Amino acid sequence: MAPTWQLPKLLRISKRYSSNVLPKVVPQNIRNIGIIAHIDAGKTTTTERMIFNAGMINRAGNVDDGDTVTDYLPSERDRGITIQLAAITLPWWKHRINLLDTPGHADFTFEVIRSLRVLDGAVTILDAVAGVEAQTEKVWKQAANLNIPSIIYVNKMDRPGAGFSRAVKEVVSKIRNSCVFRGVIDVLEKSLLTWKEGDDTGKAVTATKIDESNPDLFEMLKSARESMIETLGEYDERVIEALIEHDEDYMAVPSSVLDEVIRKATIERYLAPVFCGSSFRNYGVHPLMDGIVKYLPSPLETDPPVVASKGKPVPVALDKTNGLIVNGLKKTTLALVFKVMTLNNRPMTFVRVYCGKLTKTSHLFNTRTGKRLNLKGLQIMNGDIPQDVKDVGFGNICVIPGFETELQTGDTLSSSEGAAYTLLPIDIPPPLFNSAIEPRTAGDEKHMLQCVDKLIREDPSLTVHYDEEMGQIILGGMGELHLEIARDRMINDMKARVNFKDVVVSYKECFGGKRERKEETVKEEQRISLTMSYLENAKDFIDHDGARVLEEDNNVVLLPRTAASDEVREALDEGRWKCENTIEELEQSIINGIRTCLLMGGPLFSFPIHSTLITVNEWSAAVTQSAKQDTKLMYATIETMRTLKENPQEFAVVEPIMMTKVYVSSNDLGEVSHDLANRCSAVILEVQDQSIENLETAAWAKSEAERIYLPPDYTNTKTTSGMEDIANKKLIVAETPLREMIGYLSKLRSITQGRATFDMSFQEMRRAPASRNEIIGSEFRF
Ligand SMILES: Nc1nc2c(ncn2[C@@H]2O[C@H](COP(=O)(O)OP(=O)(O)OP(=O)(O)O)[C@@H](O)[C@H]2O)c(=O)[nH]1
Repeated sequence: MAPTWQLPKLLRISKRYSSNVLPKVVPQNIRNIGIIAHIDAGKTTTTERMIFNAGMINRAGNVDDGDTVTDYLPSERDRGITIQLAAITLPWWKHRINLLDTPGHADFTFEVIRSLRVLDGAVTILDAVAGVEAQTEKVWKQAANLNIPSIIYVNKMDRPGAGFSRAVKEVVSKIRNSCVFRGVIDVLEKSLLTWKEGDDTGKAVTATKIDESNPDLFEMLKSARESMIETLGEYDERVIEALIEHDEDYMAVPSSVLDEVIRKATIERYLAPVFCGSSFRNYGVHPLMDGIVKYLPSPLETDPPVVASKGKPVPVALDKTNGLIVNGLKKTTLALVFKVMTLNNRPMTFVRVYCGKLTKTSHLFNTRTGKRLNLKGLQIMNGDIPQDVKDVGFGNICVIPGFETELQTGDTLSSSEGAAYTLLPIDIPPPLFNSAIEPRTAGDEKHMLQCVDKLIREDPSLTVHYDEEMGQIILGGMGELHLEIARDRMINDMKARVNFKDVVVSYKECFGGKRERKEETVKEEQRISLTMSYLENAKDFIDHDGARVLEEDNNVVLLPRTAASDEVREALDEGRWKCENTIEELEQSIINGIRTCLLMGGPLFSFPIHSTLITVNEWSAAVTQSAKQDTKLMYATIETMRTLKENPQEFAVVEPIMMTKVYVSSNDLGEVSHDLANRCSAVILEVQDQSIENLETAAWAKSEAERIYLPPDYTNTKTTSGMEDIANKKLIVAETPLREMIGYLSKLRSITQGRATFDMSFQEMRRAPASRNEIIGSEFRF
C-alpha cells in the first residue's frame, strides 16, 4: 500500500499561509473560479470545506448552523440560503484560487450573471440524488454562452439514492457534454482515496495503489482508464502516441500526458472532468481543489473580454507579461467593477483587473462618469478577511476600499491612457415583481430613500421608480423572495421604518392597434408629428440611423436628422440659427418628452409603455429667434404623445411569461398538468420522460454513454421508494404567465405530497390576450 496522495504536505503548505498573508503568484497560477448550481446542491458547503482545507479557518462551519464564512448576511444565516455572491481568495498548491460562491435561487440570478463576467472557469455542482436540475441546466448554458470551461462535482454521495453514474448520464444527455471520470478512484494515479469513517474534518485520507491484489477494483480501474484514454485520444494524438510507445498498455500511459490533455480539452470545452464527493463530510473536496488548479484555465488562457471605444469594439490581445493589450497600448490599466457592498460599515468595491496593474495609490478614471478616482488602499480577500496589499496585477480579483457612491456594478476603471475604453457592461435582467413602499412617518422618508439607494447600488437587479398616478414609490425585483429579502435588509439590518405593500407582478402596456397611429401638434412656432406602432424587438434598431433604443422597456424612438423641418435645417446650413439651444439639445428635448410619456404609462392601467416604436416624422421650432426653444418643444411633444395614447382600445397589457419546468413522477403527471393548464393558464410545450431508461434510448445519449465507462452505482443499491420516483421522473415544460405562478410551490407540494419540484426563468414580456385584462386589472382597482 503506497500512499500516493499528499494531503499532509498540502496542509503543511497551507498552514504557512494561515498567518494571513497571501503570497504573490504569477498570472499562470491564478484561477478565477465560480461555484454554480441549482439551489441546495451544496455550493456553500463545498466552498466552506475549501476554505478549511486551504488552512484559512480552524473549523468548517455549516449552512444548517448558520456559521459559514461566505453566507454572512443575517438573512442568509436565518434562511440557510445564499443571497449574494461571496468572493474569497485561497492558496492551493502555489496557486491562488479566487473563488466566487453564487446563489442557486432564480431570484438572485443577477449574482450569477455578474460572477460569470469575471470568471475564467466554473465548478458546476450536482446533487447526486437529484441529478441535473433545472437551474443547473440554466447556469451551465449561461457559462457555455460565455465560453467558460467547467468541471463537474457530483456532491452528496453520502445520501441514500445517490447515483454517480446516473448523474453523469444525465450530464451527458441534458447538458450535452463528454465526460472523463475522476472520483474516489483516482484513474490517473491508479489509486483509491478513502476517508476515515467518523472523521468529519475529512483530513484523514488514505491513498492506496490499486493493483491485481484487488481484482474487482483493478478491473474497474482498467476499464475507466481505457475509456478515458480513448476519449482523450480522439481529441489529441499525443495520447495515442503515448499509448503506442507503451505497447498499448492503457495502465502504463503516464498520468502527466493525460493531465496535460485533460487540461487542454477542458479549457477548449471539449469535455468537463467529473469529480464526486460529499462536501458535508469533506470527502472528495481536496481532489476537487486539485482539479481546479490542474484543469481550469489561468487568466492567460481564456477568451479576452470585449473592449469598446465610443461603442465600437477595439482590437485586444492577450500577452504573457502585460495581460490584455488594448488597441496596441501596453501601459493601459483596465478593471471592471462587478460588485459593490458594505461590510461592517466599510464600503468595498470588487474589481477584476484585466490589464496593467492597480496600486494602492493609483489614479484612475471611471469611464462612466469621467471622474477621477484616487485610491487610498487596495485589498485582496484572504479567506473572508481583507488583506492590505501594495498592488494587484492583471488577471486578479481585488477590493478597492472606501468609495461609498462613486462606483457601481459594470463601471470600467482605467488609467489615463485607457480613459477612452470601456469593458462590456454587465447585463441587468428586468424586474418581474413590484412592491409599493412607504415610510411609516414623513420623517422616515429620507432614511428610507437612503436605504433604497444603498440596496440598489449593491444589487442593480433591484429597481426603484415613482408612480405618479398612485403617488407611490415602487421597488422592483426578480421575485417574491428577492423583495422579501430587500424588506428584511431594510427593516432589520438598516433599521429603516418602512411599510411594504403587497408584492405584485410588474406589468407593462403596449400599443396594440391594428394600424400605426399618427398625431401632430402645432403650437405657436412649435410643430411636431409623431407616429406610434408596435415593436417586436428594440435591439433590431441598434445600428439604425437616428434610433434611440430604450432597452429597459423594449422601446425605440426614431429621430433622424432629416426629421427636422426644412426651416430648421436651412437655418442651420445658412447660418441663420439664433436659438440658444443647439440642434442636438432640441432633439434631446423631444426624446425627453417621449420618454417621460412612455414611463407615465398607457391608458389601461398606467403601466409603463413597452414594445413600442415612436417615429418622429417631422419637427420644427422657431430657431431663427434668439430664445431657448427646448422646453416648449418638449411640452409640444408631451401633448402629442398624450393624444397618441388616449384610446384604451388600441392598447394591450404586456405581462412577464416564464419558462416553467416541473419535475413530477408519472403518478402525479395528470393532476399537475391539469392544474397548470387550467388554473395557471399555462401553454404546455412538451412532457419529457426523464427516467434513465428513456434517456438511454435517446440516440445521442445512448451512444455517448456507451462510449464512456460508467462504474456500477454502489451508492444506489440501498435505495428504496426514493429511487422509484427517480426512475419515473417526468418533466413538464410550459410557458406560464408569471401572475399565475405566485405561490405555486405550495400548491404543487400539496398536489404531489411534496414529491415534485419546479423551476422557472423569465422568458419574455408578452402581449396578454384581451381576456386577461379583466383578471390583471382586478389587482389594480382600489
Ligand atoms: N447529505 C449531505 N448534505 C449536504 C452535503 N453538502 C451540503 N449538504 C446539505 O445541503 C443543504 C444545502 O447546502 P448548501 O451548501 O447551502 O447548498 P447551496 O447550493 O449553497 O445552497 P444555495 O446557495 O442556497 O443555493 C444543507 O442542508 C447542507 O447541509 C453533502 O455532501 N451531503
